Amino acid sequence: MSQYVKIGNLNVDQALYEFIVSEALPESGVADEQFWSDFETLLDELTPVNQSLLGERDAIQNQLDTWYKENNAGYEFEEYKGFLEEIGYLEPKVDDFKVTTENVDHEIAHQAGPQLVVPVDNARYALNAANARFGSLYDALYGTDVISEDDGAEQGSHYNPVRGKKVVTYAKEFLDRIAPLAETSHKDVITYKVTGGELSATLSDGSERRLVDPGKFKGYQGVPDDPSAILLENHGLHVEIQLDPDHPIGKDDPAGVKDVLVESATTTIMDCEDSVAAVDAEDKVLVYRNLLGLMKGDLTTSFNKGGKEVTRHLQPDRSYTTPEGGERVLKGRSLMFIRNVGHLMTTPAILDKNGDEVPEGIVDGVVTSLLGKHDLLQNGKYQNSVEGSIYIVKPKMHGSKEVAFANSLFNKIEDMLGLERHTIKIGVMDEERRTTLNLKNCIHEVKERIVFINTGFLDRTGDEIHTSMEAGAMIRKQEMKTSTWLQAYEQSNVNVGIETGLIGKAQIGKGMWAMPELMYNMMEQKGSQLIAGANTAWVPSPTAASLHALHYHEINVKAIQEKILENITDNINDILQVPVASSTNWSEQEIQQELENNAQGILGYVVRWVNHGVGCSKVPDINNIGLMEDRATLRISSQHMSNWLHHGIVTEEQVEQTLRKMAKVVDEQNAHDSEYRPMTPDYEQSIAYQAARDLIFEGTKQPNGYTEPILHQRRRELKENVYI
Ligand SMILES: CC(=O)SCCNC(=O)CCNC(=O)[C@H](O)C(C)(C)COP(=O)(O)OP(=O)(O)OC[C@H]1O[C@@H](n2cnc3c(N)ncnc32)[C@H](O)[C@@H]1OP(=O)(O)O
Ligand SMILES: O=CC(=O)O
Ligand SMILES: [Mg+2]
Repeated sequence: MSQYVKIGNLNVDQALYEFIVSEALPESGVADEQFWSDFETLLDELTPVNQSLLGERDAIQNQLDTWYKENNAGYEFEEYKGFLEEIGYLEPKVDDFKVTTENVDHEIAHQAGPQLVVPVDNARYALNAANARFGSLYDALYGTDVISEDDGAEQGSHYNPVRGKKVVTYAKEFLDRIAPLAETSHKDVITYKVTGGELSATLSDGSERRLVDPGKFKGYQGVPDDPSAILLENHGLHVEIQLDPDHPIGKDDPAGVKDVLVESATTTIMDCEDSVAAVDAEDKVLVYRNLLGLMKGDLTTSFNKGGKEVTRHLQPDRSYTTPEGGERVLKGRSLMFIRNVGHLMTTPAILDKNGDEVPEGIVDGVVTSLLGKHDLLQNGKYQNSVEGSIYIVKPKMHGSKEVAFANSLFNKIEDMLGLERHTIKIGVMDEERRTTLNLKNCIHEVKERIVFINTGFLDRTGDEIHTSMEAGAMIRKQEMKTSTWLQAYEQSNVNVGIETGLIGKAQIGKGMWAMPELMYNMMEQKGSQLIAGANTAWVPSPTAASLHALHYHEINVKAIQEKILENITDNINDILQVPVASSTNWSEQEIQQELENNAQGILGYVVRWVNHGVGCSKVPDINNIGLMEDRATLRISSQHMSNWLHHGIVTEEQVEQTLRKMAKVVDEQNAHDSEYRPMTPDYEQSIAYQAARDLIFEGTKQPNGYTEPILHQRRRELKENVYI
């Protein structure tokens, strides 16, 4: 049971109270008493506004449901659009404007590169993510399917030189494309050295070659005649050729190359939202404590890996001698954003004067900004933002009023913490239909602090299904990716971002590669997000970041964005194409396959969420491909099943039978885990199974189709051990 400390009219959970008072407030320049009294005032002022915005969401959804029911015999598109305008779903567009955000770090404003996301409650992963600024290209290639296992190149359990050779060839051919040498290949070099401030490569016949563009050579480590590292730069991203002829890999390389390091996750999102399971003060404190450690640079964690005890901490900066003989220092860590939760949920970590839980998004805003202040004050070992900004990503906002609300929250937090106006920057997730349609207005509300927009297409797909639940049975999940609305939404996001002046000030980001094991496919497909105009896109792991980084070398994002600026179009009518299936005559087999795939994903994710408090998992789909599942992917699967149930494509009995069948499969998949609590055969007693069931059977009633109310309720139930 939680113990609360009464401060003013607030009741603050003891765990959170102690964390704030003993760890977060000291050295922050904010006095305890002032903090709590300002916090109470802020909650008094903003809680009712937050509640009324949620009320508007429900009212709008009710109006949509009614309209679809009344018009399901058929309607004219213009009628539909008129209705959306009438209810304020489509907002009157603001006049043209440009964003004016200042003090934005280079990584966001100018450096196109991968964006890594990580659940911040996991210190081991979070540190790994912060350190993923540079990654080994050799490791990323060797350990993934980018390099095929054909012709004796299997991964196996020991180093395979055949595979190693393929890796080296791939990496050197990459170097030939991004930093070519005149009339030769990096494969033919036997010595790299620095001569007269230039990179000089010697071939086996003794001849010497220079870079086609000598300006790409930016520095070295070691001595000019025998460097241990060569630093190159292309499209604003760095690559380091590491040289060591005594190293197990370097000794077999003609030039002694032991690895090629690539600048990988230029930015990382430390996630407090969809990839974490934080349902009470105890969980929130874990999240906040890790963040504080990242901001102060003193977070460490020890674990056993491959039989060895490893202690992980933040990486230092990297230092090089410049071609002119000076020093060049590169940041060794990714620039960190913090993703807060959205406006929906409340938390029992603080109770207000009426004894009610307070909005979790407000608590996240206040506490994570307080933690970020330690970075601004340079209280720690490293600096996250050299420009003096705190970067918060705000998810799941619906329309411009909700963005305006986030803006006033940030204003008040700045006042409360003694921060200059617009110190707290905002990344706006474009992942709800009302935000997509009114994105220009949304950006306008935060035009002085915006640093990114990002197409969170996973949440966005869930919202698409839920919003038009009453319109009819939706197309199959896989077909959503190529549907008209989704393509138009992706394009519109870029257009609006460019039109409102984000180039040079903010990121235009695209969504997650949710298949962490399919790296070959990622290399084939993820470049398209840059060709579409994004200057960053999400990856699920440091390995994926190192591989996706190659796309930024091969594609000139800046040139693409400038070209798009010349031809901005409005495609709102396409965004409004509801993905209702034109025909529902799917075969029995197709229907069952769709159900089983969704059910397996739901159960595989939910069982770990509810039973173990794990917010992001790799769950095999029915083809045994491990998929990244988080609350947003769960939203899609559960809403899709609810939609088909609602429209009679499947029966309740069929859903129940499928869930039971797939629960057995999921139990078997987890059988190796001694901590795992099976869902079968006692379905009624399994809280996790019941959570999965609720998500589908109660899906049409969930606010905007969100999964967190049921997940939180069921996880808390498990924690309280109401059932065995
Ligand atoms: C719709 C949205 O909101 S998307 C945003 C939310 N999603 C995310 O944040 C995805 C984050 N990714 C993850 O959590 C994980 O990659 C998962 C759950 C998908 C897969 O995790 P696992 O099955 O443990 O991965 P796997 O076993 O292949 O790799 C583990 C190793 O990779 C590292 N790793 C994996 N993902 C990450 C990550 N995102 N950041 C840092 N390190 C990571 C781990 O630290 C570990 O390395 P270590 O042993 O040296 O510590
Ligand atoms: O947050 C990302 C998404 O796709 O949803
Ligand atoms: Mg999302």
